Amino acid sequence: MVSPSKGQKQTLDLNCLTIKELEKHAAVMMDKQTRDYYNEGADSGSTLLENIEAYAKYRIRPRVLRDISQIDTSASIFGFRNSLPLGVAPTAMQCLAHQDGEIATARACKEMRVIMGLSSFATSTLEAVAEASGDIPNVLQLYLFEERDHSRKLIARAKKAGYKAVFLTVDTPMLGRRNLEIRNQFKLPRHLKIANFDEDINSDASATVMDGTGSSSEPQGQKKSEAASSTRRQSSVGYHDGEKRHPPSGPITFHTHAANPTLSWERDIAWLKKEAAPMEVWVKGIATAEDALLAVHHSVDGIVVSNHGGRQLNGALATLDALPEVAAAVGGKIPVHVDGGVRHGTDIFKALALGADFVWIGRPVLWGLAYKGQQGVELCLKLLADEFRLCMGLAGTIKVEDINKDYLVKVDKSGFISRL
Ligand SMILES: Cc1cc2nc3c(=O)[nH]c(=O)nc-3n(C[C@H](O)[C@H](O)[C@H](O)COP(=O)(O)O)c2cc1C
Ligand SMILES: CC(C)CC(=O)C(=O)O
Repeated sequence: MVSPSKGQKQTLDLNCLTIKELEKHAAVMMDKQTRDYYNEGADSGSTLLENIEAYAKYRIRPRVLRDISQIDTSASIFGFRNSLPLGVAPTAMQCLAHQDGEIATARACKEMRVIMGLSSFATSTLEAVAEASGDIPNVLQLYLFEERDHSRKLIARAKKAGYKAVFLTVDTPMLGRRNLEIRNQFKLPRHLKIANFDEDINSDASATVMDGTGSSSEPQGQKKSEAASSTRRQSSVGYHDGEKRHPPSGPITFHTHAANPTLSWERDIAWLKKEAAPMEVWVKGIATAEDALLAVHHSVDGIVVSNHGGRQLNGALATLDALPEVAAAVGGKIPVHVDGGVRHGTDIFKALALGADFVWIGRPVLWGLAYKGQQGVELCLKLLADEFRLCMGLAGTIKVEDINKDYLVKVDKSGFISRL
């Protein structure tokens, strides 16, 4: 049995010893709309699956007789000693999973000494999350809106609340096509709010219903005229329907505002760096060496190799497969993080061995939240922390910085094994 890491109070839950089991427990706790929204990928979901399966292509070469009695799983981020090289990725609308939503996640992260990313489309305010996080440094994920004023206000609030960085999501110039979300006519229940935009511009955010053809059906209780104007707004920028788009106007909903097809390296990164200083500016959603070099060229502070958990471009490369070329291109000039498909402590080890400085997890935290709120998120983090610690020890490493490609081999489809 793995002994709990220092300072971590969580005890084992005998009904839930793996992230796979956590996923199963969570599935029965969520309503269908939420489960589908959280769990699905874009289109056929092949990239979502490949993100996970990519980890099985690598095996660990363990070293022995190395006195591993003093394992240190911690990793430095924004000057903070995180308990392991892993953070909680920004995921939208966490109050769908549990009434305490992002606040429960923040409290769990504080308990487990793990950094948290907050989505622009959170259902809790960024100030309340910062307060619940205590001394843990946080990151605000940004969808940079075409209406700059909304973004400007959000950035100013994040600065004031002590956020250390903004992560600009760059893989969402258009929203990916999530068929279950469309079929379910996903909408935020009326008692929940996209919390970080003013009341007046947020007023009908909860009433958004998309049908995938670019039109929205009339939400229950919503007046006909409101529904009609909502339809007009969404038809141009929701799930892409081939129609000519118009810049969004009116209430901020994720269907109208998350996607911003106008984003570009030249104009927007410089603007954001100026606006966000002294917070760091990272880009989340890099998948190629070419874009990694552009990120360095435009002086961003860090990169997250990500395909949005397979929710944007289906058919894109698994993030673990994209990681080596990005890490090689960056050559240590700025930190390179990765997310997508991390479901076990050995996955963290493999990602680090392939050049990542740090990994982030999305869905496993949502499953923890759905299972038992704050306690469930702590459990999720505890499982991964214990597995990672055990992996380090059994592989013969005691320091995160020592994990490198010498610890891995790659196994191809025919079973041929190659050193990296
Ligand atoms: C339900 C859900 C909502 C998400 N919301 C956001 C978001 O608001 N902003 C963002 O940049 N990424 C978002 N992501 C992507 C995550 O930040 C992360 O890239 C992804 O979940 C990692 O893959 P994993 O779920 O396999 O760990 C979301 C992912 C999920 C599953
Ligand atoms: C607000 C949404 C666009 C959140 C998101 O990024 C997602 O659902 O993947």
